[in-house]
This record gives sequence, C-alpha cells and structure tokens, in this order.
Amino acid sequence: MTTGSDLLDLSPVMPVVVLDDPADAVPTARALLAGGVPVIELTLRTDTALESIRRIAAEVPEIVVGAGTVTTPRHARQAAEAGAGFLVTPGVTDAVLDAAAATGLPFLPGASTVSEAMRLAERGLGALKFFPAEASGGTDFLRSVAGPLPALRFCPTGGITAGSAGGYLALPNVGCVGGSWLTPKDAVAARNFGKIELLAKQAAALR
Ligand SMILES: O=C(O)C(=O)C[C@H](O)[C@H](O)COP(=O)(O)O
Repeated sequence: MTTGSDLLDLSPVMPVVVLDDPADAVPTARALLAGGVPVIELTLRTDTALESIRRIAAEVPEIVVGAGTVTTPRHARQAAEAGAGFLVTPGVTDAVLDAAAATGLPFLPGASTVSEAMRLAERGLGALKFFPAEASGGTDFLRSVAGPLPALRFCPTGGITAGSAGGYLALPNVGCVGGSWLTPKDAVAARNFGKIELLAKQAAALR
C-alpha cells in the first residue's frame, strides 16, 4: 500500500478509534480483523494513542494501523516513529502537509470545501477525508463535487452511522467511510470485543 487512494480500498469502513487504555489496543485490533476489517485509525486524541499504535504495529502486523487527528507537524513525526502505516488529518495547514509528506506515509488529508479539495489535488493528493461529512453537506456535497472534480476520491467521516453508511458507499467518488461506531465507548470499557467483531462483520459486508 503506497498511496492514500489504496487506503480507501482496504475496507468499506475505516474504524476511527479512541482508546484511553493501551491494553485495549491489541484486542480491539484483533476483533476488527476477525470481523473482516483489516485497518484501524487510532486518533491522537488521547495521551496513550501513540503507545496503542506501537503495540498494534508490533503485535498485530496483519492489520494496517494508522494515526488520526494529526493536527500538528509533531503528531505526524511521532506517529511515524510509533509505527503508524498511514496518517489522517481533520483539516490541513501547510506545516502539517509538509510534515506528513516528509514521513513518506500514505496520507488522507481532511477537506470540507471545493477550494480545499482543489488545493490538495494541486499537491498531488487525490484521496481526501471529507470532514465533517454530515455537517458539511453529506452525500449532496459529494454528488455535487463529482462533476467538477471527477478524479478525487473521498473517505467521508463525521456523523456517519451504520444506517447512513450505505448511502455514501453507493457514490462513485466514495472509497470508504470513516466512523467510530465499530468501537463504541461502552463496548471498549466493558472489554466486549465480541461486540466489536460483530460490528466489524456488519461493516465489512456493507459493500
Ligand atoms: O478525530 C479526528 O481526526 C476527526 O476528524 C474526527 C473523527 O473522524 C470523527 O469524530 C469521527 O467520529 P464519528 O463522527 O463519531 O464517526
């Protein structure tokens, strides 16, 4: 896997995962894999996220582990050092773009307007995270941009549910959708990894 576009083809759903306890990282990754989802995005919203990435990269090599919520150049460097296989950002700045490019990792930069998408395309980035998807026009936005920007592919994320994912995945410019619903907080807290596996199985069958 070498490009952002390859990332969009790994699974219909990119699981966006917030973990507080790195002890949950490996079992969560294994549950997703067992359900047929071979990719996991650990958000850098918790202090322990880098340790979770480290553990998954070392102990579950069959899953592609990446870092989400990359909002600073430092995040990009730290995630790469921890063994992340890809980076995802909610939006971009020039500094974050440069730092992400310097890691050499496949990268999904966030965009929510046509101008942002065009600027990223100009830098050779053709696979984008459309965030926040529901708040920024959802499937109507994606249908509209497919006309003027037919080469761009998206991973819409933000407010998408098991129920609304299918509508996004039916669009030709959507590679996958991102969502946190595969790893609900209560299931992680209860260490109910069977529930995560079941949700992953349902997500894997979406396309
Ligand atoms: O953390 C980030 O980098 C983000 O951009 C935000 C997340 O992608 C969304 O919060 C996904 O979460 P849900 O809306 O619950 O599916």
